[in-house]
Amino acid sequence: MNPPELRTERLLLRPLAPADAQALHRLVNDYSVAGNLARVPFPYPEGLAQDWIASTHAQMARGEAFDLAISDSQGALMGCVGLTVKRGASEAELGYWLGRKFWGKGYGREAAKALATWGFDVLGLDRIVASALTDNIASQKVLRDLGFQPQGEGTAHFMSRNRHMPVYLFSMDKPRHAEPAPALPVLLVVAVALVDTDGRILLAQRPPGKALAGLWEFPGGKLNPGEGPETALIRELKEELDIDVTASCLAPLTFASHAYEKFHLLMPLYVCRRWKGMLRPVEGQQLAWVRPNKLEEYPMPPADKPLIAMLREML
Ligand SMILES: Nc1nc2c([nH]c(=O)n2[C@@H]2O[C@H](COP(=O)(O)OP(=O)(O)OP(=O)(O)O)[C@@H](O)[C@H]2O)c(=O)[nH]1
Repeated sequence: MNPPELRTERLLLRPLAPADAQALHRLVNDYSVAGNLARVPFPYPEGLAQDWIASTHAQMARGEAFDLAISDSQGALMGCVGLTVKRGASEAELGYWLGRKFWGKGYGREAAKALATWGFDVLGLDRIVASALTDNIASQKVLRDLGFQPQGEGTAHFMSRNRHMPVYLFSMDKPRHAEPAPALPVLLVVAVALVDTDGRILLAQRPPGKALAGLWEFPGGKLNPGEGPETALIRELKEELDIDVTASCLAPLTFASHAYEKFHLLMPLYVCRRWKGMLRPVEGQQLAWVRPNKLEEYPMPPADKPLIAMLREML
C-alpha cells in the first residue's frame, strides 16, 4: 500500500520524514501532550523520534498502521494522526495529537476526519474505534463531532503516566453510501489564467491568515450579489493587479468543481492574453509567472489540481 498524502482545507497529512524528528521531539516532549497519549513515554527520549519515524514507514508498507504527519500546507510539522489496523483489516484504531500551540483551532477534527474518511474509502474499513481519557474533554468532543458513538468506559495503560487510566471508548461504523451526503452551499468563484507573450501563466500566493494560506492560485474571486461572472473578474483584476481587461478578451477555458469542508466550489477558469496597464500586486501578494510545465512545482488549492493538466494541454 502506498503511503497516503491527504490535503484538507488547511492541512497536509503526509508520511513522516527523518527531517521531522527534531520538531516531533520538541512537540511531543510536553507533558500536556504526551500525558494524553497511551503509547508515548514521558520524558520522550531524544533518539526515539528517529526510530519511530522509520517504523511508521515499515508499518505502512505492511499495511499494519498508517501514521502520518499533520502539517501546515507548507509541510511544517504540527502533530500526528494515525490508524492502527486490527482484526483482519476490517477495523482500525484512530489516534491523533497536536503540539500544544496548535490546540483549539479545529485542526485535530480536520485531520482525524480526513484520515477516517480515507480509512473507510481506501482501506475499506468497516469500523474505526478510538478512546480518550475521561478528563480529555477536547478529544471526546472531536470524536463526537466526527460521528463517533460512545461505547462505555474502559482502562488503558498509559506509558507517559506509567499506570492504567480510565478512558471513554468510541466507535464509528462505515457510513452507508446510500445516504446522500448533505448538500453543501455552492460558492461561485471566477478565476483567470493570465498568459504573457512568453506563454507563462500568472499565479498569486494566498496571504497568511486566509484559508489555504501560502498556496498558489489563479487571480480572481467571489461574485458580488447581482454581479455577472465576467464583470466580477474584470473588477477583481483591477482590484488585485491594477490591470484593465475587457470581456471580449476573456475566453472560457475550463472549470473546477470541488467539495471543500464547508462549501462546494464551482470555479469557471477563463484565459486572457491581453490587458492594459502595468500589472502589480496591489494587495502585496506574491506573484509568479510560471511556465505550464512548471505549474506542478507550485502548491495549489485542491480544487486547482485537475486544472493543471488541462492547462498544459490546452495552452
Ligand atoms: N481566486 C481563486 N480562488 C480559488 C482558487 N482555487 C480555490 O480553491 N479558490 C477558492 O475560492 C475562494 C476565493 O474566494 P476569494 O479569493 O474571493 O476570497 P477569500 O477566501 O480570499 O476571502 P475573502 O472573502 O476574505 O476575500 C477561496 O475559498 C479560495 O480558496 C483559485 O485558483 N483562484
